Amino acid sequence: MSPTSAGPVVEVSGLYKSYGGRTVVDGVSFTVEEGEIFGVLGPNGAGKTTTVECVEGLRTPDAGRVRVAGLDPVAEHDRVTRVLGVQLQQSELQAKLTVREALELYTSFAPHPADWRPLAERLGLDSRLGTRFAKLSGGQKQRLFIALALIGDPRVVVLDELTTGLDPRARRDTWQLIEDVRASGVTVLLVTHFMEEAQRLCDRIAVIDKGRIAALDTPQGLIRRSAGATVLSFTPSAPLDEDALAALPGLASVTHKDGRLTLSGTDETVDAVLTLLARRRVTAHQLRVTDATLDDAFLDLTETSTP
Ligand SMILES: Nc1ncnc2c1ncn2[C@@H]1O[C@H](COP(=O)(O)OP(=O)(O)OP(=O)(O)O)[C@@H](O)[C@H]1O
Repeated sequence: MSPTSAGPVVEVSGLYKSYGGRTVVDGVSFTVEEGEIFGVLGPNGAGKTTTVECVEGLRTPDAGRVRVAGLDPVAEHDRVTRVLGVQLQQSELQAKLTVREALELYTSFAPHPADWRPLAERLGLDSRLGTRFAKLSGGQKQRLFIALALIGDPRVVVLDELTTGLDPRARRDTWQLIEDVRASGVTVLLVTHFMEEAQRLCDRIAVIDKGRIAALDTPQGLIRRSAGATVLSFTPSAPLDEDALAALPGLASVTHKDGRLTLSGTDETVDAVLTLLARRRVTAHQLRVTDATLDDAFLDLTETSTP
């Protein structure tokens, strides 16, 4: 198969990987379409990095099939590195290397490098070319990692926990850069455990929990299918009985914490709760009605499989 053939850019099918007899990737399958930002989301130790390292050809699967642009990342590693850009880990760059030296060095490794100058300008690194890696801020380091991942002019780039450790502003700036990368035609495979990041950036998300795909959908689809679309929370002036709550139409979940009730469901659920409160003459203190977020869906999806 040619590396430019149509179809998904990344295919993972029935992937298994164990370390010392412990299965950490347990039958994972997904495909990433050209031009997507595809998220791999999951709690610590879920198997996210192992999965994308199999995509990068850095780990050999025990079983299953992985293809990047139709190529086998292990058997055809050299050809895969021409279409796949990989984000370096912090430890892989020498502290004394300047931004310019890093860009030139990685250009020399790439068979078909992009011109690093416009790339550096686009990523806001042009004023930092003489700065040593160790002297860059967290956000600048991440921008350099994105630049280095893009230097080989890849079709798909893998970004793993790119915004971990960044302050909220630098994180938002990095999100904008990721959107720009996609707008320039590069497919993005994004590993994250930040819900807000996944919800804001990803077209589709695979939620991985304990080595398995717990759900795969658009962010809105994940929210709809698990937590319900609306979340209602309040502190009732008197307890409400469980049977009355369980009978609410469209109810997806109920939690009690420190006297506060949080219910998720549909608009119909909200109407029914308000009617129930009026009928029981119960006052709802600090009543809040919000749209469900990916956070709610994530907890729901990953909690259900907790032993
Ligand atoms: N080389 C290795 N040898 C043994 N165990 C490993 C190795 N690499 C990863 N693991 C274990 O495999 C499990 C999955 O790790 P992985 O890094 O894929 O998870 P993750 O979802 O990326 O987690 P995190 O969000 O914490 O990075 C973890 O329990 C981890 O300790």
